[in-house]
Amino acid sequence: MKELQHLNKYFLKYKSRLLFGILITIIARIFLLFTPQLIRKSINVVDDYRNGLVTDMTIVKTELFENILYIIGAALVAGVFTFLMRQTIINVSRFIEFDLKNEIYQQYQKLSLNFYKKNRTGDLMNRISEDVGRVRMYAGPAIMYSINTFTLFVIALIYMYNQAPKLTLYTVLPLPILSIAIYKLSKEIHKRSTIVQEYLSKLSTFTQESFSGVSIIKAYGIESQTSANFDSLSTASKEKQLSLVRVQALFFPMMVLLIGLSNLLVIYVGGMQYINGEIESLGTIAEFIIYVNMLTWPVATVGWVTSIIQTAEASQKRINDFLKLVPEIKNNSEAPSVIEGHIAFKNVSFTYDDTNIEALKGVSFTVNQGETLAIIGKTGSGKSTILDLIGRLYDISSGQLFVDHKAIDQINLKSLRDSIGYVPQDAFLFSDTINNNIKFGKEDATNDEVIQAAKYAQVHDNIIGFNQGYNTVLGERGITLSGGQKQRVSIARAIIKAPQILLFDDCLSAVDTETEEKILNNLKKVTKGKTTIIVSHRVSSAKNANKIIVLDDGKIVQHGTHESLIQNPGYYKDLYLKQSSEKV
Ligand SMILES: Nc1ncnc2c1ncn2[C@@H]1O[C@H](COP(=O)(O)OP(=O)(O)OP(=O)(O)O)[C@@H](O)[C@H]1O
Repeated sequence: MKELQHLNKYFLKYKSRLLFGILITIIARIFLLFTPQLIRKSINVVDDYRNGLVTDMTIVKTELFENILYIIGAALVAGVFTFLMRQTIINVSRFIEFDLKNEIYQQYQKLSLNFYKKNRTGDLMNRISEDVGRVRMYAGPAIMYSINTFTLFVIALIYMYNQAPKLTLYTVLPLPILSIAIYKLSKEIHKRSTIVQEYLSKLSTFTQESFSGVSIIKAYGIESQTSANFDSLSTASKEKQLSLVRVQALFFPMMVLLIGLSNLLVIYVGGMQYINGEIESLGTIAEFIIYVNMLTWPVATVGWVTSIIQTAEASQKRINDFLKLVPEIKNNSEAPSVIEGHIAFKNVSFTYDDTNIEALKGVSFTVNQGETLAIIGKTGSGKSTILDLIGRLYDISSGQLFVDHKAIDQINLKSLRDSIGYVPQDAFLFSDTINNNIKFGKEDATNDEVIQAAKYAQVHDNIIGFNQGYNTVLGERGITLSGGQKQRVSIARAIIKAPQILLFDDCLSAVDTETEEKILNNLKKVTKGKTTIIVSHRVSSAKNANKIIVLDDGKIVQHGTHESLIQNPGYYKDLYLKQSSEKV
């Protein structure tokens, strides 16, 4: 129960609803327990008439009529209160589920990239959906059934004990067995349903991948192999389902068997006691039979609830493991600041802690506010890493990184990120309209601004060529853009934000050189006064920059301007000569 203590703050938040729910549960049970007593009284009055203790038929009829009315009344009141009980306690569990999901989501947002690399997406999704769902079972049904069982049991036992103490003992004797049996069964059901869930998610991952990779499957002609893999996976899944169903099928027969046993015991022991004169009336036996039936389900739930709590505890532990994580990238300054865009790397080194790859080794350079820096270098030389460090997606391992002459980790994180427009290497677009994808950079942008940004990114003509224009939906439900179109929409998204620092990570690689030229010319207009860093494999993207650095294996091996670099032998000149000859 230690892990579940995390929920206490939510129980406190909803304490009045919860207390109201508990009160209602108690009232509902009290009314429910009137019925057995009224039935006993009804049977007794009939018995008394038959034995000649009551001779007036009208007295019998009146009492029976009154009892029937009371039974209906009590059932109605109990029904209404049971409805309210669910409306309060189960609702509270839904509120807690909502709060917990939000809490986890907020935490996910705070955690750094490293966290996402260490944990699989499926696992993150599971904790926010499946695990929260299991915890909800504790916050709602488990609590409701526990109160229900406790109240019913205590009140019923008092009534029963007052009527017939010995019979009470025999009646409740089989109930713990029922409880233990249900507990064992619930655990087994849970174990098997977890396996079923695992197989279901394997199946859905498999189908999702084969749909996304359908072009590869068809191109390689491996449909039959894929079908065979699917077949074996779904057969295994079916077998797990069947094994779950087998155990589930035991649940109700077992309950019926144990209820039957208890009933037999009441009739036998009660009958003997009636014959011996230990019990005054037949009505008591009828009353006890109803109690047994009433108590069976609540007692069975003790076993069920125990297994729910154990499962919830395990799920909450998995959730707490993530909630307890401290984000690696911390905001060390509450005061927002205006970023001007001066960037200085001083002997910066950086090692990715998961792979231990030292991506940057003692890198130093400066970009003044409003300048453009181009970074050229072989693949894997550390170019993207530089951009990631400027956006503080990672913190440097050693050296110093200054923005506006201030250590980057001492700048308000939101201000820093607000001032950056980043176009990643793999353009990511949401399954939404093109308009909204561009607006993502500036939510309150007008349509004119969106169009202007798209024009600067040289993608406007493509967009208006689609039937729905800017309202064209992208992604799974919509159309697929070409690699170059995606890159340009992604550039428009950065441009519309008009940030002080623009980071372009090889984002023109999929456009032809003519379009590249046009975009670069447009960028000159939009990036006026802004600090711009362009990562590229092409000299054409770098040549107009104020400064160019050439990276090799995490180190700066050349730096200068286009003019100076083409004068000196080295990677840049070789690249320039190679790419110039390709153009010809
Ligand atoms: N997220 C990461 N986790 C671990 N190692 C990484 C990560 N990203 C990059 N690396 C490693 O760091 C080194 C530098 O990578 P980086 O992406 O900065 O190079 P790059 O110059 O941008 O390459 P490319 O031109 O192919 O995009 C590479 O060896 C790469 O394998």
